[in-house]
Amino acid sequence: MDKQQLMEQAVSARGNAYVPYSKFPVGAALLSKDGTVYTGCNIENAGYSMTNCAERTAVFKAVSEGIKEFAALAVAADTKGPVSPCGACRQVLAEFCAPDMPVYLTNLEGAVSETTIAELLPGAFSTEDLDYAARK
Ligand SMILES: O=c1ccn([C@H]2C[C@H](O)[C@@H](CO)O2)c(=O)[nH]1
Ligand SMILES: [Zn+2]
Repeated sequence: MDKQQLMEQAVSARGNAYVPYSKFPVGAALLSKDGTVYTGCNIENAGYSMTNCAERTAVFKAVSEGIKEFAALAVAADTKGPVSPCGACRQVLAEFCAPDMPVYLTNLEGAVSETTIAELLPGAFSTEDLDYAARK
C-alpha cells in the first residue's frame, strides 16, 4: 500500500459521502500498522452540528474494531489546492496517530501536500502531559 494507492482509496471513499447540505464530499483512507485500510467519508445531518468528517469516520471505524496503531492517512476532496482537515479532526488524529505520521492531503486534480500529524496540530493537547497516576 503506497501513498498513491492510499490517496486513490480516499478518492474512492469520497463517493460514499452523505452530503445533502454542503454537497461537498470528502474521503479519507487511514492505513493501520498491520496493513489494513480504514476508509471514511463525511456524513452530514439535518442538525448540522452532528456532521462527522471523513477523517474522524475513518479513525472511529478503526478504533471501534480495536485498531489504534496507524501508519499513514490520505484525505481527498474537490478543493482548489490540497484539502485541509478541520480543527476537530486534527485533535482526534493527534489522539491516535504519532506526531511524525505522514498525512497526504490531496484534491481531484492530483495536487498533493505531504505533511504530518504534528504539522497539522502543533502543540497538541495530550493526556501524556497529565500525570493521572498522581491524581486521586
Ligand atoms: O477535511 C475535511 C473538511 C471538511 N469536511 C466536511 C465537513 C462537512 O460535511 C463538509 C463541509 O465542511 O466537508 C470533511 O469531512 N473533512
Ligand atoms: Zn474534520
